[in-house]
Formats: sequence, C-alpha cells, structure tokens
Amino acid sequence: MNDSVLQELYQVVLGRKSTPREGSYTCYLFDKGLDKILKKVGEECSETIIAAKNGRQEETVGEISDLIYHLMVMMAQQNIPLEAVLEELSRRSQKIGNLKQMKSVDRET
Ligand SMILES: N=c1c2ncn([C@@H]3O[C@H](COP(=O)(O)OP(=O)(O)OP(=O)(O)O)[C@@H](O)[C@H]3O)c2ncn1[C@@H]1O[C@H](COP(=O)(O)O)[C@@H](O)[C@H]1O
Repeated sequence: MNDSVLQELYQVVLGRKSTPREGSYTCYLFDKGLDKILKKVGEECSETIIAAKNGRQEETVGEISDLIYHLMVMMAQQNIPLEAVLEELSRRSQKIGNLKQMKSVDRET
C-alpha cells in the first residue's frame, strides 16, 4: 500500500463524475448532490468517532476508509484536486513544533 492507492481511488471517483455508470454508488451520490454527500461525510465522521471511542480498532479502520472515500466524493463535487490536499499536507510537514501556534488558535475559539 502506498500513496498511489489514494490517487487511484480519486481517479475512479473523478471518472464516475465524468462518466456515469449503472449500479455505481459514487454516481448515486453525485446524482443526489452536495447535501447528500455532506450528510454521508457527517455520518461516517460520527461512526469513526464512536468506533475509536469504543476501542474497536478493526471497525475504526473500516470507518476511516468510509470517511476518506466520502471526503473524496465531496472533493470531486467541489472540484478540489487531490494534489491540493497533498500539497497542503506537504507544506505543513515543513514545520514542526506547532503546539504553541495551535494553543493560540484554541484560545480564539
Ligand atoms: N471506497 C468505496 C466505498 N466505501 C464505502 N462505499 C459505499 O458506501 C455506502 C455506505 O453504506 P451506508 O450503509 O452508510 O449507506 P447506504 O445505506 O448503503 O446508502 P445511503 O445511506 O448512502 O443511501 C455502501 O453502499 C458502501 O458500498 C463505497 N463505495 C465505493 N468505494 C470505492 O469507489 C469505487 C467505485 O464504486 P462504484 O461507484 O460503486 O462503482 C469502488 O471500487 C471503491 O474503490
């Protein structure tokens, strides 16, 4: 497993957006639209939290995978390239020792 699994999955999702395919769950989500996609992202996020809280590692891995997939559908719907996220993560990785910065952000909320 490497980064290319994420890239391949995103290519499949983009392909479903440009070329509808019968029986495709991804096409079903695109047909339903943004509100449905966001609802699924929210559901999968909550299910991930619950699985982790319950200490169920295998279940948590499954929920994280569902969440990543649904986030990718959301990104495709919003025309956000995967590279934008990978580049942002890469940019952030240039900086370590972020604790103080995060604390000041927390105080503002
Ligand atoms: N990674 C996924 C993936 N993860 C989860 N799911 C689907 O997400 C749905 C979530 O299940 P739920 O019980 O929460 O939802 P549901 O009751 O089935 O339906 P709704 O609540 O959305 O109405 C299931 O139908 C899963 O099959 C996925 N569907 C597709 N993919 C990827 O997308 C590719 C293309 O799939 P199709 O678009 O179906 O061809 C696949 O090869 C996979 O790589």
